Amino acid sequence: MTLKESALVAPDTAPLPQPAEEPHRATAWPVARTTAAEAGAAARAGRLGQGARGPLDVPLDVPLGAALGRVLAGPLLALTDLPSFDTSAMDGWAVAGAGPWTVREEGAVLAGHAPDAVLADGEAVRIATGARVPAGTTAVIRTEHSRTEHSRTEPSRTERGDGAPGPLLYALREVRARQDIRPRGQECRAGDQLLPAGSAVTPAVLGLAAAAGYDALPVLARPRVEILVLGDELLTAGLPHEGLIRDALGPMLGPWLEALGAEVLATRRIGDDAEELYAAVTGSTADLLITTGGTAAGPVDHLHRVLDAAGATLLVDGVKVRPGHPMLLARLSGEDPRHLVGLPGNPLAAVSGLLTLAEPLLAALTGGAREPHRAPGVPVQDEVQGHPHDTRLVPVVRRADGAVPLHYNGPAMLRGIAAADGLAVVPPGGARPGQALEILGLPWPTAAGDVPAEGVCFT
Ligand SMILES: Nc1nc2c(c(=O)[nH]1)N[C@H]1C(S)=C(S)[C@@H](COP(=O)(O)OP(=O)(O)OC[C@H]3O[C@@H](n4cnc5c(N)ncnc54)[C@H](O)[C@@H]3O)O[C@H]1N2
Ligand code: MOO
Repeated sequence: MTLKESALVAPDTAPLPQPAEEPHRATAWPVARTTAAEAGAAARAGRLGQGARGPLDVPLDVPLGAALGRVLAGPLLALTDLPSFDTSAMDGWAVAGAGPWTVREEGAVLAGHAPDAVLADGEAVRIATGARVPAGTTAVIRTEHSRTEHSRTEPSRTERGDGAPGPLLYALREVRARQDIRPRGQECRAGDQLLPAGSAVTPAVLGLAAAAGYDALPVLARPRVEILVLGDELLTAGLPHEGLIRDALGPMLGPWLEALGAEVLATRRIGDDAEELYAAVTGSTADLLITTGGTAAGPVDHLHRVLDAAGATLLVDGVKVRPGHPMLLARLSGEDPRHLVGLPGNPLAAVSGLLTLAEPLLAALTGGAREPHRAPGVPVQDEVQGHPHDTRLVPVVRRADGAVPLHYNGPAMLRGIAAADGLAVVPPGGARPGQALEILGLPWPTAAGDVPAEGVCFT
């Protein structure tokens, strides 16, 4: 069915129906976040409650090289003892019993080799860090704590096969039993839990998993997201000209959503064409559709009418937050629980919508595996002007003595957020210097640098 054929649009009516006339019922900012989280939790429960395990609950085995940033579907259990054999912790000598020791003439025991030699009491053999210690070894002596000497005083102990006296090894320090030997299983035994389910796969986790014997890791499926970038005025390359501007959201949203744990199926550009938007919304199978632009009341802002025609239910229709107040959240019709977050077209307003609605929804869809990044109670260094009735989200940089609000925080500007490491949640009425504010973190590390200019910019 096309948009025009849908029951909500009269056939042969050229202009699309206008939005309802009733006053805008914007949701308070904290309530909007809770609603988004509840929608994600309900979608997850609905999926999992259908008897068959839903796709988000089925662990996937992903090769180590592709697992970075994913979330472990189950506990990481060691597949082997670590170390898996008694290992020399130092370059030096494996010795048996009390010294001085007769040096065995066969070559050094190297890492990666399995020594056949069994050390008899009073014998020593050269050994490398990481090598498996020969059976009979009672200690390892570091090279720098040892001395070898050709002695004729003890021919019976040092005589080699050719009758020539062999070297004797002396320790320069007291030798403790088992010193510098990493015993098998020191770090873990096979079957030990190394990390709990739900842990994020970091570079260190990849290293641990490899050491513990894994080639692939069982990870959670990611919520599948499709991004629809609306607007005839958008260029994908080159400089702005003749009223056309660069699409700033297409390049930004995919990586941002991936950093929040989503699998981005596609970023599609759609003109200001309600039919095309309707087909994209009703034809998508993504768990979450993100649209940009078209949320307000302009002549080509079709999103509300398209959602209405598609039988969607608006859960949030406008939020008392600046920037970004026209953002919306809808539950799409159909058997599978799917949602749409409508981000406003102004770029910082879109970021506001992403953190207000998409982040909590995605966090809940993954069963809390990725909680939104938040820091409560960070003092703000300067006064921050507030909106009289709405919450403000203001880009800040964190410094040892508090959060510094950044200039270039207007709804159409990305200059502030690109230099920021969080967004301060400024209550209606504003904040005094030193007042503790919640900071919404960004899902990447930030570089320290000069604090860009501060200031206020509402429009
Ligand atoms: N009469 C009213 N007009 C507007 C209202 C309102 O309440 N009443 N709200 C304003 C606010 S606040 C916002 S935010 C925007 C929201 O607009 P839309 O979501 O409908 O978005 P567009 O009109 O399509 O675009 C707005 C603005 O953003 C630019 N844009 C859009 N997409 C991109 C992109 N991918 N990359 C860069 N820039 C983009 C677009 O060119 C416009 O300049 O509405 C206000 N108006
Ligand atoms: O919400 Mo809009 O972002 O203020 O311009």
